[in-house]
Amino acid sequence: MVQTRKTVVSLIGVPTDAGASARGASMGPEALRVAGLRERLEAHGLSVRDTGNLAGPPNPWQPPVDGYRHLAEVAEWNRLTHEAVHAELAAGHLPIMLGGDHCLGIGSISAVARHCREQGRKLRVLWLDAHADFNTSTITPSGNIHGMPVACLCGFGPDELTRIGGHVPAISPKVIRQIGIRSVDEGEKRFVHQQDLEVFDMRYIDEMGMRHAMELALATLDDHTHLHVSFDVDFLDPDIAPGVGTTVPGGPTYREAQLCMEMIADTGRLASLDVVELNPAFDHRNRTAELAVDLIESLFGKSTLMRK
Ligand SMILES: NC(=[NH2+])NCCC[C@H](N)C(=O)O
Ligand SMILES: [Mn+2]
Ligand SMILES: [Mn+2]
Repeated sequence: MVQTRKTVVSLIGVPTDAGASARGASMGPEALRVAGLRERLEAHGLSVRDTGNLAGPPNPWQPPVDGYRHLAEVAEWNRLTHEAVHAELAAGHLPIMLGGDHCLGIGSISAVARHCREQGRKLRVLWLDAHADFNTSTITPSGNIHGMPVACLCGFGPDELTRIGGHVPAISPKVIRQIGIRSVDEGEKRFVHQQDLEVFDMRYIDEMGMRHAMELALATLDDHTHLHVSFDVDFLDPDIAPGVGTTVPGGPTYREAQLCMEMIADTGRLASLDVVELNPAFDHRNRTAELAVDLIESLFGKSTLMRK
């Protein structure tokens, strides 16, 4: 993020739930708007454009076929996401994707990676999630494509999803740092190890602390690094964030999550963001959306620090 001129943030609604089996993440973009995302970012001096919602296909609500649920629909959502994100980055804006289920990370991060190749910039992706999202059609227990975006980005998946940015793989596993992980399927775990993903799981955070995990996850960024954050709201402990389709107990507390966001803000490198898996059908009085907005404010530099 270049701080010399006013940062223009572009909100892109991606109301898909085709990648999940629990429906309702398609209502996420509106819940984030109702929680005041635009106004809160403007209060921090950012210039915000809401580009509205992408118009993807409806959720056909079908069982998986050959290991994938709704492959055609997920591919179409991701083609639209890729083009929208790439256009915003090319215009010098900082895109925030309002999800929508986590399948949209394929379109958004492939666009970020393409932009980095074009601009000669380094890329670091922080994947904040309870899940590794590293399944493939042969190892997935569900066929849900929101459990596969990291694998697709690394080149493991169907052509419809791996080729979206025109470069396979879109990214190397080496640019990814996963944080908060606590639910990984059996075959998926073997694949994570085989591909050598760098994972700071909850056991690591329990033992070493969020501060240490984030210091390592943010190490070796430089002035040319584009930092992308893919924030799956189920990263958070379900006690504070019940409004998601796939809750896993034992996630970061409010303060741990704030520290994570504040340390990202301190780098000054945040250049694009996905906010995904918020599911208003499971929420109480929009509190998870409000918490997500609160944490996004911290990502953009809101600080409760007394220290100057
Ligand atoms: N983005 C998410 N919430 N992913 C959940 C994935 C759950 C499980 N690992 C699956 O593949 O079905
Ligand atoms: Mn998740
Ligand atoms: Mn996820």
